[in-house]
Amino acid sequence: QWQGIIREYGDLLPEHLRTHVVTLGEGGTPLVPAPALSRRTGAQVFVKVEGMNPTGSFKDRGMTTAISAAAARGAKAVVCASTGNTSASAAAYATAAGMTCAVLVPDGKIAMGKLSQAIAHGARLLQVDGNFDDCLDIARKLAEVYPVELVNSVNPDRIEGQKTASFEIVDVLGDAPDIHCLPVGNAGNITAYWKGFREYAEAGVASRTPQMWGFQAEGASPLVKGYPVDEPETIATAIRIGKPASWDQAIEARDTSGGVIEAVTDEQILAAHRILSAEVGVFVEPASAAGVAGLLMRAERGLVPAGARVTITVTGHGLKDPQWALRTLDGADVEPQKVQVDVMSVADALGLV
Ligand SMILES: Cc1ncc(COP(=O)(O)O)c(/C=C/C(=O)C(=O)O)c1O
Repeated sequence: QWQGIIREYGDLLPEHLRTHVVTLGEGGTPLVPAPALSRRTGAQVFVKVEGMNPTGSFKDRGMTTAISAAAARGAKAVVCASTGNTSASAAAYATAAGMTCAVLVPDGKIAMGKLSQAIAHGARLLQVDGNFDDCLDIARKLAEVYPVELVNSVNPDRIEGQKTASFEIVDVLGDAPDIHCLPVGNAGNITAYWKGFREYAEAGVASRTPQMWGFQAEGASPLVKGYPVDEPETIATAIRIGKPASWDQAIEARDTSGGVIEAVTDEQILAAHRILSAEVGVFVEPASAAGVAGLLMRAERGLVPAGARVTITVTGHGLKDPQWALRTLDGADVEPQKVQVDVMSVADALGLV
């Protein structure tokens, strides 16, 4: 049975993470070949399905380590700011550790699936009258003054856990890919992936490191513009962040990997979201599709080398924000067809007769 990432990759993680292991079996997620994306791009494309973690997003990798470290320090309470997935994960792992959890979320901008997870796990959830960046400022100040541990990705223990996704990709592929694509919001994940790929190359497990291709939503793309965005706006609420906490590390990952950080529009994100579910078979929440949208955009510009091995992290399960599958691109609601309760009506409706 898969033992969770601290036990599976313990010798590559700091000692203090291994004394009180709190795990829900995170990690070991599928790396799915995506022929539909390979055909569209001319590359060999694989999708790392992080929605298959215990709470449905990649955040569980960093939360097992952050909460285990907090447990080792005897913490009784944790706090985080979140656009949703961090709060769902913090609430679940705090519960597993017997800790209380406070989460600060931007008012009205959290997907229903994530909200219900945080509430289900008994988190003290506060909707702050501001955006994610305001929530993070408050969470940091709270943890400085009161006996609560901050478990946002400014906490290095989070990065240590999240880097294990790179190890898994190399372990399955047999080497690092040429290119790795992923969405970028607060920029902890691109920082973590780059750290993992670099450590595996330094350890000689991988023969190379990939170019890191990060993608932000156009309305929330401070790393692309080069300055903070005060009023970030995107339907991909998970990455609706204007002041990434890991700004410098993300730029470092982009430049030392020879990669890029670019912007994709909400339309490109929703189109990629649909291609993933309709052609690959993977259902993700919109922000997760930003990496696919970016790869398709760069392929259209002839920037994807033929035959390149490309891995793409899709970061959160589609059930977190299911509304996007229930409306057409022009916003009309999808209505399930109604039929009479007899086999002929069904056969007719299915076009079988
Ligand atoms: C589905 C999904 N995809 C991509 C990102 C961006 O990762 P980072 O660049 O490491 O921030 C997030 C981030 C969410 C939060 O920041 C939070 O939950 O507070 C996410 O939930």
